[in-house]
Order: sequence, then structure tokens, then C-alpha cells
Amino acid sequence: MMAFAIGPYCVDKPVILAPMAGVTDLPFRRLCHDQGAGLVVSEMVTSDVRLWNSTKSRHRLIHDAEVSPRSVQIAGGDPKMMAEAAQQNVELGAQIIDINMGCPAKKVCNKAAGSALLKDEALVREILESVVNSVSVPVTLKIRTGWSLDQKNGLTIAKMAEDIGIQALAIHGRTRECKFQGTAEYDTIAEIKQHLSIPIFANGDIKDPESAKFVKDYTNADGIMIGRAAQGRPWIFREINHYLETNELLAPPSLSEVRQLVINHVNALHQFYGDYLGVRIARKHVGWYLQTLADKTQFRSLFNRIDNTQEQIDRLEEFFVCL
Ligand SMILES: Cc1cc2nc3c(=O)[nH]c(=O)nc-3n(C[C@H](O)[C@H](O)[C@H](O)COP(=O)(O)O)c2cc1C
Repeated sequence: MMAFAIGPYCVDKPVILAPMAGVTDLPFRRLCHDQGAGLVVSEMVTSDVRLWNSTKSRHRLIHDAEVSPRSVQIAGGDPKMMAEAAQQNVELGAQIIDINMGCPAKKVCNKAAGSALLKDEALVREILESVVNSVSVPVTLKIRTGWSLDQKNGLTIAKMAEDIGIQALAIHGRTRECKFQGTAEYDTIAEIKQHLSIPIFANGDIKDPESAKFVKDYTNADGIMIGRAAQGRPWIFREINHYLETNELLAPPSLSEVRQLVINHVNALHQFYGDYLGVRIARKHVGWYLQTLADKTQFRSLFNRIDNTQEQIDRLEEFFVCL
């Protein structure tokens, strides 16, 4: 059964992995896809091609070996640079270009990019037109509900985006000013969904199957986008799919399944990043996995001191045997 389509790409499951810089790298995207995410979106790639030689950008520009459709998010505030970045990412294998107007990170917003763009509707229009006209693949957009509570212009931006040719829209239920404070609200998302005909993805504070179903029903969104709740818990995608289909909760994964998943994930990180970066990035993900397991504090500090790929795997094996 098709949940939604973006251009020629039919997506059969309505649960989407949100773009998260420093989290949703290629190994994590593949893992979440295996666990039932219908669509996974890359970490943002800066539109400033002069920065593409950094280690961070080089890893973000690897689009082969990715599950299809390959959705690559770009971030920036200059229409020409955004168009150039979109074209180059398509040449590198992107099948969908996603534009970031949702991220409140200072690094992004200080340069009038990410969610900071929402206060300048003329610039938003220029960027969207420039990117849509520069590539032949579908272009999607991620926004917040607006710039501020006084200027909740999400609906205006959404209508503009659809008119320009944006093919799907993800909305985080907070304004830029809210950053991550308070709780997400879904009325604005529901209102946008009523006025638009492109697929709409609801995002913000969805933590479990029940909240996913609530938000999907409340907003009538075509997809549910999950960010932080997937950290250390990538099986949330299959749990949500199951609940949406059957209204019943899946049993949690067994310890031996979690063990295998964590070890495979850590191995994939070592392979993708190499030894030095791989062990460091693995520490972050293992820290998240440990939040759902017992005996975490002691093991976490031990694991964070390990500097060697094989030793990370050996210690993880031992840790799970002792649980
Ligand atoms: C660590 C982190 C990195 C993020 N990076 C991005 C990003 O690169 N692009 C983007 O559009 N949003 C980014 N976001 C925002 C998320 O995509 C999402 O909108 C937000 O976390 C709310 O969803 P959640 O409550 O399910 O986490 C990031 C969020 C976090 C926590």
C-alpha cells in the first residue's frame, strides 16, 4: 500500500526519519530504513561548496550505497549557491533535494539560513524558485510553523512552496523562536494540511507508536517524521508501522536482537568513517542505546575510553552477555 508519492517515488510506509546533523549519517539512515522507515533524509549539507572538502562534508556527500529514494538536504541562504549545491548533489546521486528551513542551529541561522529564512518570505521565494528550476528531481522543503508566535507564517510559506513546485513539505510544530522549548503544537500542521494537496509530514515530539497515531490522525498528515526518538531506538519505525496498521503494540525487541543490531551498527560506523572517527561516532550512538538498557553508567564510561575498533566490538559483546 502506498503511503505517499514524491514525484516518481512511491513510498509505502508513512514513517520518515528526520534529518539530524551529526546523527542521520549513511549508516544510521540504512539502519532506520531496515527497521521500517519509509523515507530517510540525510543530514544537511552546506550549500557553500568551498566547505565541501572538510571531513564532515565529504562523508555527507556520499550518496551511493543509499537506499532509494535518496533524499539529500541542503542548507544555505543564497539562492544561487543553493541551486548550485542542489545540482551538484543530484550529480552525486541525490534523487530528491530537501531544503532546510527548519533547523534553528545558531551556526545555520546566523548566516540567514535554516529556520531563520522564515522571517524573509521574499528570500524564501527566491531560494525555492532557484532550486526548483535548477534540477529535474523533486524538491521538498522542511519548515517550522513560522518565525515566531506573533509571525506564525507557516501557512503562507507552505502555499508559496506548493505554487512554486515543492513536492512534499515537512513541518516541525514549533516556531523558530521556540527553538526546542515547550511542546510541539499540531494545529498549524493540521491547518496547512487542509489547504495543500502535496504530501505533508508532521514532525515534533513524536516519541512512541501512540503519539505517532495521535499526531497522524489529528493532523491528517501523509507522513509522520521522527527525529530524536529514533536515537538509540531505531526499531521505533517498525513499532509505529505496526501500531498504525493494527492498533496493537509490538513486543519490544529481545536483548539478543538489540545486541546484534548495536554491533552491526557500530561495525557499519567503523567501516564508513574508518578507525579514528568511527570509534568516536560509535561512542555517541552507544550512549543512546545504553539509555534503554540497565547498568549503563559504568559501561558507558568504560566504552568512552576505548580507542580501538575491535576492542569496542569485544567489550560490547561482553556487556550484552552480562545483562
Ligand atoms: C541533533 C539534531 C540535529 C538536527 N539537524 C537538523 C538538520 O540537519 N536539518 C533539519 O532540517 N533539522 C534538523 N534537526 C531538527 C529535526 O529534524 C526535527 O525537526 C526536530 O528534532 C523535531 O523532531 P523530534 O521531536 O522528532 O526530534 C535536528 C535536530 C536535532 C536534535
